[in-house]
Amino acid sequence: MTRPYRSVLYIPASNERALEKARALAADAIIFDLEDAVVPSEKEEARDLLGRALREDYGPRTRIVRINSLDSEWGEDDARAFARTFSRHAHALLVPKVEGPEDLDRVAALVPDAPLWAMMETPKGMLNASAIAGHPRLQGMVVGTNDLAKELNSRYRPDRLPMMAGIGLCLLAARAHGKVIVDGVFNAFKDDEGLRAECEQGRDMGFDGKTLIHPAQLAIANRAFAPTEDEIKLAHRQIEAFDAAQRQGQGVAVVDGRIVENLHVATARQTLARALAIARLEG
Ligand SMILES: CC(C)(COP(=O)(O)OP(=O)(O)OC[C@H]1O[C@@H](n2cnc3c(N)ncnc32)[C@H](O)[C@@H]1OP(=O)(O)O)[C@@H](O)C(=O)NCCC(=O)NCCSC(=O)C[C@H](O)C(=O)O
Ligand SMILES: [Mg+2]
Repeated sequence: MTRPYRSVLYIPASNERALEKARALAADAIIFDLEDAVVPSEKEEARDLLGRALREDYGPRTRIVRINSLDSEWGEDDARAFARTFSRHAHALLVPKVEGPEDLDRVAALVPDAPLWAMMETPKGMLNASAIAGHPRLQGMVVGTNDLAKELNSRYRPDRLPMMAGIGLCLLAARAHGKVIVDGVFNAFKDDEGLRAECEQGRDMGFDGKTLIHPAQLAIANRAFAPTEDEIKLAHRQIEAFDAAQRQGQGVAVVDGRIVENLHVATARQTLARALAIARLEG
């Protein structure tokens, strides 16, 4: 992963004020949404507005456009607009409700070059997670917990127990194929404690970051998904201890009473690479 994805903010492409405001927000990535955040009567206007907004400067933030489903009346025009103009300013196209690699093939045929991302938010899509993650054009996955809850008929629980099987399949698939994966949104955007707990849970599970719906959620996600000072210091100490052990012909070191092998060193190097990528993004 070369770019950080700690905070990935949805912006309804129909909301001119939010499009303007996002240019200065501390989001690692932005999802410009043409799908569920835009009402049917504003779909075409939102597409035009987005075309104008994308010509503005969004700095180093990764720009991703979520189109409508190709099965909807707007999806094909969204994909064609992406291929024609949005792709000059956006980094990737996000396909909603992906249920199998053939859904990505259909979009790939209309958009020849850009990296694709997949919304993982239906039971069928989650059961096909490995085939989706293995698609050659796929760069990243976004878990859609609102649609998943609807499809499962599950009730909200802070521990997200009803969703764990599906989320786990997506995480395994993304990691098996070396793809980025970010967690679903936390709807109660005024509940900082609840968001913090869900970010910590997502970080513990291995997500690269979290999708967000409101600017007030950015700082909490940026902090939760960045390596801590202690993690950075430990990574340096593990690498140094392992190098010293190797110089003495040993394959294992001990730091703070725990063994350090080459696999731990690989994780330590990843931690340092992530910290460096964040420092670069924040200038
Ligand atoms: C949730 C909101 C409707 C709340 O909006 P609002 O009432 O305007 O909030 P505030 O007055 O507190 O806003 C303060 C300022 O921040 C700007 N703002 C608000 N939201 C955003 C945003 N997302 N990006 C950028 N800027 C934003 C306001 O314009 C205010 O600015 P200022 O005038 O300077 O004070 C709203 O936050 C919102 O619409 N959020 C996004 C909702 C969305 O995108 N939903 C779809 C994706 S979620 C999903 O479905 C994922 C998946 O598919 C799944 O199934 O789970
Ligand atoms: Mg959804």
